[in-house]
Order: sequence, then structure tokens, then C-alpha cells
Amino acid sequence: MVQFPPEPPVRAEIGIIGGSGLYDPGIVEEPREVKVYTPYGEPSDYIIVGTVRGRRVAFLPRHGRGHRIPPHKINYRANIWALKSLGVRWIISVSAVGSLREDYRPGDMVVPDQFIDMTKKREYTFFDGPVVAHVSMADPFCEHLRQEIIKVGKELGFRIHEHGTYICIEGPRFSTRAESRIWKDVFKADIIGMTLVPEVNLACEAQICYATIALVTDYDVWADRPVTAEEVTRVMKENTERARRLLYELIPRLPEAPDTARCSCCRSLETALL
Ligand SMILES: CSC[C@H]1O[C@H](OP(=O)(O)O)[C@H](O)[C@@H]1O
Ligand SMILES: Nc1ncnc2[nH]cnc12
Repeated sequence: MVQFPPEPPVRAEIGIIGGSGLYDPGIVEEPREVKVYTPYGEPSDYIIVGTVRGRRVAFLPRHGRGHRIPPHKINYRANIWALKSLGVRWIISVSAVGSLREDYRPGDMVVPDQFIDMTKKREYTFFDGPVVAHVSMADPFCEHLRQEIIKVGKELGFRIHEHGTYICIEGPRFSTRAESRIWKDVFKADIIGMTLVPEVNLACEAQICYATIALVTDYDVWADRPVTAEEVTRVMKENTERARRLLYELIPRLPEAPDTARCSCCRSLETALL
């Protein structure tokens, strides 16, 4: 039986998962490093728990500080479990992504609303039996949180796209030219990365509201010059400051508890358990 943990000594309401280039949120006051133990092993790093404009937040860099963990080796179950065990009700994840369309340009933000899973060998669920759950992934992201991100992004004057299908590849290699053309022209995905799955699936099983701020770093492999890790890192360096500003404005606006009229994330297991 999956039994989520009891009340913890340190609490947080809002989780932030930082991706490539965002290893320290830089906006957390009175930060405290917390080591969290989970039944699935170690999360990617210590979790920084503190406040942002009076709200309790927990920050976790998904690749660990110094980018030590590649996408296919991230312990996604431990990461989501750890945040859940701190009491987190919302997760805002930040990710570097490639663009599969010309009008989603490097430097733009995208708030994806769908994904396509092309990963191959990850741990996708907390429900390995004997309790079995099939959560709905029809609308994988929290619509309430997505709308809040979009509103704040627009107010700040950022180029932010309200829709996008994120195709998640296994990595750690980038796509071939033939693959990139399939993702773009056949699957009609909009952005590409390596980390959304199974992070979003597990957040859903944990009944946490989850949405992603995707920062476009490159045009993947379909354009003239194929993406490199160096390019992603360089563009992310130029863009993380905007992600921080968005988080700083967004966090105080989130209600304490998710609004069940605006999303059903916190009730995802109601229709999923067998
Ligand atoms: C550093 S290049 C590829 C790397 O960047 C993205 O990670 P994240 O989503 O954590 O920002 C991509 O998914 C790859 O893991
Ligand atoms: N083009 C790309 N493919 C996969 N992951 C990425 N992360 C950033 N850009 C990417």
C-alpha cells in the first residue's frame, strides 16, 4: 500500500524543481538545507527550505548542484516523495527545452499543456502493486497553476506561449535529424526535453498541482545547426534571471490550498485506484 508520509517537522507549501542552469533559486530567505529520506532512496540533493515573500517554499535542483545527475538517472520518485513529505501542494518546475517550431524562439518561455512520452526505462509510478492505480493523464498539468504562470509572465512583459506539447526523450543524447523531423512534422510536438516524464506523472499520483516553465534554449536538430549542451547551458545562463523574477512574483499569488473548482490535481486518485 502506498502510504504517503506523516506530518514532517519542516514544512513547505510550494515546491520548485530547478532544471539545467537553475541550481540555486537565489530568492529564498532564511534558507535551510534539509536532507530528506524516502523509501525510494535519495532525492537529487539537499532541499533548500525557506520563505519567498512570506510563503514557505522548498527548492530542489533535479540534476543536483553542479549538474551531477543525467536525466535518465534522476530519482524522480524520491524527488516527488521528498517534496510531498514536506507538505508541498504546488510544484513549479523549470526546464530548458529545445524548440520544434520557428515562432518559439530561444529566450521564449512556454507553459506546456500536453506531453508525448518517448522515454524508455524509468520508474513511472508509486503504485507498483499490490495497490494499483491508473491516474488520468488527459490533462497532465494543473490548469490553475498554468494560468497563474501565464498571467504573471505576461505582466512582466516576457514572451510567453500559453500552449505547447512537450516531447520527452530518453536522453542523455540529443535526437538525430530523422527523429527531430518526426517529433516536429509527424508528432507535431512544440518543444523537446528529457526530464518532464515521469516527474509530472508522479506529481499527479501524489496529488500535487504541477506545471512547468519551459525556457527555450535552442532549435533542436531540425534547423541548420544542431543543438549542443554548450548552447543550452549558455542560453540558460542568459535566461535564468527571468525565471527567478517570474517565480518571485508568482509565489505570493498562489492560494494556500489549490482551488478544487479550477483543477482536480489534488483529487487525482479518486478515480484511479482499483
Ligand atoms: C543541458 S542539455 C539537456 C538537459 O537540459 C534539460 O534539462 P532540464 O529539463 O532539467 O532543464 C533537458 O531535459 C536535458 O536534461
Ligand atoms: N534540443 C533539446 N533536446 C532535448 N533536451 C533539450 N534540452 C534543451 N534543449 C534540448
